[in-house]
Amino acid sequence: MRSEVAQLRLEGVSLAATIGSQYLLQDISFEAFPGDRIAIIGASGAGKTSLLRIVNRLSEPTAGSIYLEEKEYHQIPAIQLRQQVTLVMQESKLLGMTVREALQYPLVLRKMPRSQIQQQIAYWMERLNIPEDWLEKTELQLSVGQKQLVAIARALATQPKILLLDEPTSALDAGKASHLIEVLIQLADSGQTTILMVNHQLELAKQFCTQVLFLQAGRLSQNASNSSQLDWDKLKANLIQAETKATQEWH
Ligand SMILES: Nc1ncnc2c1ncn2[C@@H]1O[C@H](COP(=O)(O)OP(=O)(O)OP(=O)(O)O)[C@@H](O)[C@H]1O
Repeated sequence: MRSEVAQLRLEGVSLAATIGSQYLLQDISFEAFPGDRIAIIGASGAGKTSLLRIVNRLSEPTAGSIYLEEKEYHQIPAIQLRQQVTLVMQESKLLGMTVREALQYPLVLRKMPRSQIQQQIAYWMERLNIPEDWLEKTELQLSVGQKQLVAIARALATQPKILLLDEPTSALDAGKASHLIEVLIQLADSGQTTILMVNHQLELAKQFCTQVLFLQAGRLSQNASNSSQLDWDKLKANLIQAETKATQEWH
């Protein structure tokens, strides 16, 4: 049965640009419950990454409020918040660490016992088919897609309440992308993690999500809280139209 308490709730959230008078996000409201899988879609520049950043508190809304399990974000110290709300950027860095060190680092910060750290890392490496011989590699020895997988494993091992993924499949081949989506679905279905994922590949978004947020020029043009009732052909047509419009505006 669905929990009564939203794990994440945004109420009228806006974000003004730091330079200029443009709004990156305007009047965004939605809620997510434990285990929800939310696809954020929209043309380039629509505000998808800005939305993830604001949920991770890397940017502060200029209006509106965000709640984690009904607690207003400002009542939660930023470090504590980011231990529960984890963002994996599109281009993740291992910050000069080996893969082993990078996977261990956030778990050591969380004071997880050593044996549990090893267990968590081994579990997620196996789930994501990460070979053991990557452990001593640095990011210079990994491809963009391999780094992306390590960054996702690092985030999953921390068992976040909210996992924010910015185009996690952009550098993966079709087989690996599909496998990752399956792993994410199983994780969310276990009921402990709510996942918000930006994805330009509509087929993967469709495979993944229970809910769709469609952003257009910083506004939520569609909030389909039940993606199974969504007309995906219409959504695809709307997305192509939005992409064409955004491209014309850039020229
Ligand atoms: N700090 C900032 N100040 C001013 N404008 C910004 C700032 N950050 C982003 N932008 C602009 O805000 C808009 C939204 O950017 P955002 O990165 O959120 O889009 P996006 O939907 O994730 O795009 P993409 O699919 O290309 O990654 C863009 O027009 C971008 O140029």
